[in-house]
Amino acid sequence: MPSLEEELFPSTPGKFKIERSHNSMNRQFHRCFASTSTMFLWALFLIALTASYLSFQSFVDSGSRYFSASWGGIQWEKQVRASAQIHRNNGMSVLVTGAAGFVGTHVSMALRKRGDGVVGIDNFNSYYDVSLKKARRSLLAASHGVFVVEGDINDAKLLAKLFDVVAFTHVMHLAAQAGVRYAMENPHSYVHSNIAGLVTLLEACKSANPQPAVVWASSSSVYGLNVDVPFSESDRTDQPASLYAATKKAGEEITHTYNHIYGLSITGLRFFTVYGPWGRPDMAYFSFTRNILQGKPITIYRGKNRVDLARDFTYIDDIVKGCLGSLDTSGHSTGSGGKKRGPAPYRIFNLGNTSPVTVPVLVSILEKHLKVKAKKNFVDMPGNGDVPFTHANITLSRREFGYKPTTDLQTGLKKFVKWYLSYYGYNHGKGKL
Ligand SMILES: O=C(O)[C@H]1O[C@H](OP(=O)(O)OP(=O)(O)OC[C@H]2O[C@@H](n3ccc(=O)[nH]c3=O)[C@H](O)[C@@H]2O)[C@H](O)[C@@H](O)[C@H]1O
Repeated sequence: MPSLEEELFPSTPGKFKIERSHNSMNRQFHRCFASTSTMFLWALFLIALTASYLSFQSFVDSGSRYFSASWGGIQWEKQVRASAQIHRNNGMSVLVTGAAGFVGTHVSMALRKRGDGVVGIDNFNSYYDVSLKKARRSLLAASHGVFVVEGDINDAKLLAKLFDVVAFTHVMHLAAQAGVRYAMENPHSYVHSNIAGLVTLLEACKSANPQPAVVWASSSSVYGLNVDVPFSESDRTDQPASLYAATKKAGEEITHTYNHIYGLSITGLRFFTVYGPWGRPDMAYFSFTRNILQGKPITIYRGKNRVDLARDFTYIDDIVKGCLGSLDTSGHSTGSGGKKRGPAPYRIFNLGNTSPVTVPVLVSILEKHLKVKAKKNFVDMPGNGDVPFTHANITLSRREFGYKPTTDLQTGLKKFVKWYLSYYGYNHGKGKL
């Protein structure tokens, strides 16, 4: 007696014994019925196949809709073109990735102010308070007429469309997964943005005609565990202390290959702990401010033998000058149709402040500006990717485009605190972050 399972799902055709107990007429009928039912089954099979193909297509479509949800259409193209419009002689049209980010917003504003065309792209991810990113976008749109496309740099179709609509002369690539310590929590987000996203962007740049010159944000963290200070561009960068640093270092190698093979002009900027108004809430100066105002304790890491950690904190306006100087001196990409026609510039520069300050001193400056005492907890630096100190040698960037930082930490933090209080109000930012 066959089991129910065998009847329903015969394991071999031989087990399907429908004719066995019938006479020849029945057999004829059955043959006929069998062929009809076979056809019927085939038809069913084809319908099922078509249905699954259609549902697969709609799945694929909805996948690309995920990327393209908020772009496309005549109106959208008009906005992109208007935003890319150049308003000065010999100006540039710049695609700024990460335009709703801290540095991206400031660079976009500065470019726009001097008459360059700017189109932003940002995925508005939730690594930190999305409303802050949206406020930056509003600032760009309302006071500067800069349009920020909502989209991901991993979306090759979107990038191709943007290059189709505008012949960008430059790309300022600032979109990234930032943060040194968060890399232990969410390593793949670093690979997604800093590696995969970078490659997708470079593919679009290499295929664009004309090819843009690319300036992008590397990081001081590539110096990793180096001990000789100040850090110079020619120093070794093969001892990263965090995955964040490793992805930035990888970015430097990846961009080199695109320069070598396709003739893309590349400039990598190693930013040193950038701070200022409209900054990133995940960074120490920002979160310390919030906690101090809310009466919450702050944790101050200390290095080996209780040595204070130090950073070459660099004010945003100085970084913006460095970005614009890099764009202005980037030279041209030489490729077209995806082929290199000659050598193109490949450059790397430190953009730091050249005067490191310890974290406890940073806190004391904040206390002074906020007029509130911090509740400090000193703890040993956990092995979470931090490095004990950073210090930039800026000889190269000074020589190449006159980079000269002019804002010390006292002055820069005063401006930051003023902005913080005006943005979050005097309720100490409660509930806003
Ligand atoms: O130059 C860069 O390339 C990087 O700069 C920035 O990284 P960092 O220099 O690590 O800045 P940030 O987090 O503000 O910590 C500052 C100091 O405060 C200490 N720190 C931090 C947090 C805390 O709770 N306590 C503490 O003592 C901490 O140990 C450190 O000594 C960017 O975030 C990063 O995206 C990248 O751009």
